[in-house]
Amino acid sequence: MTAFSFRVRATDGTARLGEISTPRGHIRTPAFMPVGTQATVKAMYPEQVRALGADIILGNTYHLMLRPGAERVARLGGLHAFMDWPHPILTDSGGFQVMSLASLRKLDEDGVTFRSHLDGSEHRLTPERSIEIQGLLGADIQMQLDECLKLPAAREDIARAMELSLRWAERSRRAFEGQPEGRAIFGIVQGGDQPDLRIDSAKALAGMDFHGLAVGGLAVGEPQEVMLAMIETVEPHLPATKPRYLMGVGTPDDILEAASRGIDMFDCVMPTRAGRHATAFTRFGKINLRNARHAEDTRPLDPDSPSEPLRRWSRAYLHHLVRAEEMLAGMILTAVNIAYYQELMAGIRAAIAEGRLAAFRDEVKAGWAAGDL
Ligand SMILES: CO[C@@H]1O[C@H](CNc2nc3cc4c(=O)[nH]c(N)nc4cc3[nH]2)[C@@H](O)[C@H]1O
Repeated sequence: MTAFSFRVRATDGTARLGEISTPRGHIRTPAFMPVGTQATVKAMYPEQVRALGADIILGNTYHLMLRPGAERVARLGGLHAFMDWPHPILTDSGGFQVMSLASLRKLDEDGVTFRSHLDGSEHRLTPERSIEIQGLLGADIQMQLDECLKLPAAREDIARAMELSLRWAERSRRAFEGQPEGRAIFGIVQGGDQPDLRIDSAKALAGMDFHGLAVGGLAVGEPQEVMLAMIETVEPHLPATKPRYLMGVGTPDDILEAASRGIDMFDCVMPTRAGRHATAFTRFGKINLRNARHAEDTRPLDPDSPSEPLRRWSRAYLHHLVRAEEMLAGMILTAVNIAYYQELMAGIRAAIAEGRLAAFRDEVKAGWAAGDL
């Protein structure tokens, strides 16, 4: 059975070109992980997600424990069989979603009690239960349970949440013991926008036996420059031999900037959510297909794209589907956006391999700035 491993193939400044090996396949890094919260990357067939370049997708403990239930997914053969995605899956631990979706939350040293946003039923998550759920789902990469605060927040609250998350890191790591060979667990660096607390968290986690480390507590409302400053602060304290995962990030610009600063893995609802709201991400920047200017534009979104969804249909047709509120609008634009994000990741990986990431970044930003032709 293949163990979990990560190797850096090339570097360009602090940026890394790498590869994660898991029993279910390899992950080329820097990687973008489409979000498949409820056992589906919304509006896409799994084989389409794969064909457009994704090596790994996300699932979510919070959503799947509420519906259909972790034990039920296990009885049905686990998440991979359930959704027919045989490649790697990373699951988030649920803490972030409890804080952003659930109601009536009671957080204590042992865990968090909350009411389901679906039916108000009461549930409890502890580090041990979160890891048990992720194991029942069969996730290849599992996340510790943590407490993620929105920003801005008071320093003493940030410090308290960061220290609780470190104690939960230890408990999550212990609970992970005994899961099948080849699965991985990542710790999550917290500390808000406080450089010293970020460094304390990173150093403590680096000393625990995690397979990778995530930078959490970002993409929670802070300006991009604060996010980038926190990445620069923690990067020197993250083990160079382990993958770094920036949770919830982000826009194409966020990803370019964060990959340049040493991040290896990304996830964000942006491409899928925007696709359902008439927005296409392209080399020319964002295009709102609801805009009447597209009504008779026979050009495809990008005739030079390596991905079929950007070449195949006219803007006029996409505009019509959007205006007619046809399901196919969201399906095509979701595929367009996943394709564009994967094209961007492939470009970043190639640029790092050639030692020209700074030039690539300038070229891509110039394309967005030039805007739609
Ligand atoms: C920018 O898009 C909005 O913001 C969210 C993405 N931002 C984000 N930051 C995160 C931080 C954490 C964390 O610290 N810990 C754990 N366990 N999971 C996390 C998940 C995160 N997702 C999307 O939901 C979307 O609403």
